[in-house]
Amino acid sequence: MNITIVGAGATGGYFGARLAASGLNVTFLVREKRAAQLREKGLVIKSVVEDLTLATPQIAINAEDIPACDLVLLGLKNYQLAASLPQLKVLVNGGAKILPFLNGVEHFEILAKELGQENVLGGVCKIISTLDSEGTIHHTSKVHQIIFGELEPTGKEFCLGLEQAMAKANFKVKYTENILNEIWSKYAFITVFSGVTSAGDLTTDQIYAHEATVKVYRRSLEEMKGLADAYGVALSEEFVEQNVEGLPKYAKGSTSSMHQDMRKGLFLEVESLQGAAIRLAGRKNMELPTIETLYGLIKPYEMGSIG
Ligand SMILES: NC(=O)C1=CN([C@@H]2O[C@H](COP(=O)(O)OP(=O)(O)OC[C@H]3O[C@@H](n4cnc5c(N)ncnc54)[C@H](OP(=O)(O)O)[C@@H]3O)[C@@H](O)[C@H]2O)C=CC1
Ligand SMILES: CC(C)(CO)C(=O)C(=O)O
Repeated sequence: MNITIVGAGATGGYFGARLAASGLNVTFLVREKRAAQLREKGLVIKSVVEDLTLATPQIAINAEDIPACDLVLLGLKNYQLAASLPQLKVLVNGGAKILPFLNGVEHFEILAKELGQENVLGGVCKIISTLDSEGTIHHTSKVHQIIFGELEPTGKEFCLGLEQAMAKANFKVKYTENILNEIWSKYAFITVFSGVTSAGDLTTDQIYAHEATVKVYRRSLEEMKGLADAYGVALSEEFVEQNVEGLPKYAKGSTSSMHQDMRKGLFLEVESLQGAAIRLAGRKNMELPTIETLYGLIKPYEMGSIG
């Protein structure tokens, strides 16, 4: 199987390197700055599971230079998606299916509209990884899993083939017939987790220490569960309580990647998480007052420091 990774960052770079190490033909479609790093240092992963360096990863700057590609793994931030669409179109026109790992749900609609519903698969990844300024990917918890499945019945056969093709890679692979449930479950959780930590400038232990703050966390989860319901996705009955009970299980000082990005003055995915929830709720004539408050408190930081 020929795979193109679009966005060789913390997620795309990580899973792409592991797939290449398992023997698959992987090309990293990157921009100039990342290409220079990869040429100079290779693709370097420091991982709590197993370090890995691809000394000479296959790279391309233009999609036209990639001869044959069955699958594209999309590892961009949501705010980088629009600019990548022309390259994705070239790859899809060449026969590729797109498997996105972005957090959120709106990108599936954008990709389906731009590239054709039949060319887009459903996916989420579970990992905690970051890309440092030198281009090294740091994988800091033992979790490393991709979950995928078809959004259209016609995609099932391709997904089953994909599961087999990825079986030798050093990360967990799960195919599911109910990918929408995985996508929404992750989306509902991350919208709340990133929302409360970022809006409140709080770590998980700081949230858990105050009943009033746990109440905000619980209400946000309830609102997101209601939103999923409105879109025909029944999250588990335990979704809210399990996530609340999960708060004290994080190591002291734990927080979301959005909150970490906010502290560093980086761009935030607030539009595709909290903003999207408000838009989706609007389409169903629903209101999400707690999520709306979190959104309003994070929005000023969207483009980095508010200086
Ligand atoms: N990291 C994590 O632990 C997790 C992240 N996610 C989600 O995964 C998604 C990706 O996040 P993450 O991997 O952390 O992000 P990163 O910022 O680490 O990686 C994104 C990469 O995409 C590259 N890129 C951007 N635009 C293009 C383009 N047009 N063509 C080629 N490359 C491009 C960037 O390179 P450059 O700008 O230098 O060109 C960068 O290397 C997000 O939606 C995130 O929420 C989900 C679960 C866990
Ligand atoms: C919850 C976590 C750390 C891992 O999936 C994450 O995705 C995030 O904070 O953005």
